[in-house]
Amino acid sequence: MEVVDLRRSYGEYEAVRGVSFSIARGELFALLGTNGAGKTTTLEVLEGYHPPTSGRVRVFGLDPFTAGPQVRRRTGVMLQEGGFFKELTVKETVDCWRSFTSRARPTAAVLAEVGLEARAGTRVGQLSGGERRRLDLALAVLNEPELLFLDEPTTGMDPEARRATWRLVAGLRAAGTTVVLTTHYLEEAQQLADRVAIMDRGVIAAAGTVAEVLAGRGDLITLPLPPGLDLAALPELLGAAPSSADGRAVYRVPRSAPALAALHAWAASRGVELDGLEVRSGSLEDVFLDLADRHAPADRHSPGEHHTPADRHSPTATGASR
Ligand SMILES: Nc1ncnc2c1ncn2[C@@H]1O[C@H](COP(=O)(O)OP(=O)(O)OP(=O)(O)O)[C@@H](O)[C@H]1O
Repeated sequence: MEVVDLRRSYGEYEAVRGVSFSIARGELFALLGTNGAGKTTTLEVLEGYHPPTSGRVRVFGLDPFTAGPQVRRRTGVMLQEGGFFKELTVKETVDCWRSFTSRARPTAAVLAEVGLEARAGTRVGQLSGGERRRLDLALAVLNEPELLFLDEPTTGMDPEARRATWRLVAGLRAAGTTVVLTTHYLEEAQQLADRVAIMDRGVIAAAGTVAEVLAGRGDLITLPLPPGLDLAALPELLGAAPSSADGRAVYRVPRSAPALAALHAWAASRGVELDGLEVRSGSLEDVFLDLADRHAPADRHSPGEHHTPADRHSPTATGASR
């Protein structure tokens, strides 16, 4: 898949403003971004639902808009919101889709794969949100696609179903399926993706492997201010002075081990207790928060807060791994 300087406008509003990337066969590529960044718009152009306003998009070497049927035959799509007939059962829904699909796999096998075999006789209208996402996934993988688009596939799933979906997606990828994923769960991208691109306001703000995107971000050490001490009394660690967030001192350091050794030596020499010390690696969450901060009033976020973009729009979201 190749995307060169893709632009897509809705009337006057340019939602995607010059995006370029390529995805190799068998790769799992995650498109991440803030709300309204242009991920779904980009995906819909790649899926052939809309032509680009300008720029070039090729999927299997074909233009997905003009060569829609040829591309779609080899593609599975899990949209953000699938349209189902609520009165049909789960099995009837899959059977119905099988009748439209060439090379469709058996219904029972697909339902087992997404963990819905026990719900085969349940009407779709009675499924939970997470179960409906699993049914969406079943339909997307029905034809053993070479290329699979997953738009926020695990939204609404409980942690166990989410992990089961990750195993399924990882298995498809291991079997050679190319996967394009959008997600608000940064842990999902960290777990699954070979490469990520982070979109912000219509452009790609950062891209590469997770390790490349995180390179140079260092580690975070936080601790409550020890009793009787203010921030100025704390030492620099590897040349980094602490900042303050919610009554905690926060250090961003290149490597945590020598910084911690220096901090413990300082504390021991002064008889200071370091209760509540926390250490974590840089994460995609930090990259997001930095992006959000670029557009936000200066005091809205401090490094000690740990809200993922998912937290901001979903009360059930889990944060990135620490
Ligand atoms: N059909 C449309 N008409 C007008 N504007 C639209 C349309 N679809 C999307 N937009 C706007 O384009 C921008 C990008 O939307 P898009 O859905 O691509 O973002 P997204 O990154 O998928 O967001 P989210 O994470 O919130 O789903 C948003 O500002 C949105 O309001």
